[in-house]
Amino acid sequence: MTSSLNQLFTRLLESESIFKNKEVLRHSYTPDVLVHRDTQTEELATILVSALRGETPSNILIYGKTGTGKTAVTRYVGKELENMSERMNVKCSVIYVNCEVIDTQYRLLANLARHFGEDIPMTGWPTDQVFQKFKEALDTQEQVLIVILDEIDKLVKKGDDVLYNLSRMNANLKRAKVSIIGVSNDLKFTDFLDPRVKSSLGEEEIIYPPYDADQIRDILYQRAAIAYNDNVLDGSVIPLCAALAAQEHGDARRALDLLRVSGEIAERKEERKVTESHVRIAQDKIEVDRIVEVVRTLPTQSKLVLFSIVMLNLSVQNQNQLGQPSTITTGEVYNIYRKMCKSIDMDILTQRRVTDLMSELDMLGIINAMVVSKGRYGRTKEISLSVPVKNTYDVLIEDYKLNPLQGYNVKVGYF
Ligand SMILES: Nc1ncnc2c1ncn2[C@@H]1O[C@H](COP(=O)(O)OP(=O)(O)OP(=O)(O)O)[C@@H](O)[C@H]1O
Repeated sequence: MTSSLNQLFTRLLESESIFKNKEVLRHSYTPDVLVHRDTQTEELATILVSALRGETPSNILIYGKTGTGKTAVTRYVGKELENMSERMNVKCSVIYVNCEVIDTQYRLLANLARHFGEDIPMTGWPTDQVFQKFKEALDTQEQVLIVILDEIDKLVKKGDDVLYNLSRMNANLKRAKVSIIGVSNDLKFTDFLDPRVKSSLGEEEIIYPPYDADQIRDILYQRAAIAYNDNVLDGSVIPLCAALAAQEHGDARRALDLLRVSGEIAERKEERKVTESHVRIAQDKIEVDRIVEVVRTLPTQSKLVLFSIVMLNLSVQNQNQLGQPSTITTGEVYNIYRKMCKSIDMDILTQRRVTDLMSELDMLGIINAMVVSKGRYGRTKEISLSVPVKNTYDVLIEDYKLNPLQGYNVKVGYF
């Protein structure tokens, strides 16, 4: 066994990789050249240049759909600003914080304070005290601090006190100056902010438009040249990845994922060239992975509603095969849902609430609910699954609360 495994490793290692440097296709990589983002780069640089004069740059909010280059541009400009400030001997630091990871006021302030050498415990201090420490440490010398809060909406969900304090901080600083760049793909997140925080944070606003297929193609060509060995990509691969990603609101991240996963699939099949068919397989795989992740993180009640739809779907498939065409309605979903709740001892929600949960599943793209008229019987919704039934079933049944429902018979309502 061991020797055959050794042979396999040796063979895999010896077969020439199609990748030159796969890491540059990962999300964490920031390219040195950002194509088709000159306007946004210059706009940001024009606002931040004040820092090099020792003045406070305006606070900025940057919006745009996912994968439109917000993070890449902001980090790139931040890095160049720091480099320039070093050359000019002006004290300026840029701190990047991903608020999906650092998602509480305490952790954010502790993170900032630590950057200036303060030793703050992971938890335990009053938040005010952490803020005070950060303020003191920052104000020991003349300097400009720019804090990039990426995915700032995640932080706001837990209250906006910290943003309020940060955005007013300059009034209490003697030597240092602070400015904030908030980055978000949620255009509406400021609706939940205190109006004072909202106006202070949004002194400047920059909107990132989605990329079109040609622009994504350029991004991919540039990245592929460093990621792949020469001549391993079939001519149609990049245009196809770009076209598919452009359909998804011009998401460059999705395009890069497609390019990487296509290569991984080709490599796994021990093929020397990446072709259109690998891209198609990659597209399905990424979609299934996305759905699996969304389904896995649903609340239990939503999972149960979805499970009812999955089971009805399987039953309908059988009926259709027997030549008895059938559809799924909200009423049927609720019936099965109730029976399932009883059999696993879960609270039964009202039909209204279950209908709301179905609307949420519809919004997530997991199901499709279409209103149909039933003549004098009024209107109902016909439900269909927008995701592969087998994968969805497998993820749902992994949940220990739903696991006892394995083998449930929809038709008769018991096992
Ligand atoms: N103009 C560009 N040139 C080269 N690479 C780019 C460009 N725009 C985006 N990318 C790449 O696409 C990926 C996604 O970009 P980025 O993370 O900046 O998007 P985003 O708008 O911040 O998305 P999200 O809102 O989901 O965080 C990154 O790998 C980034 O390097």
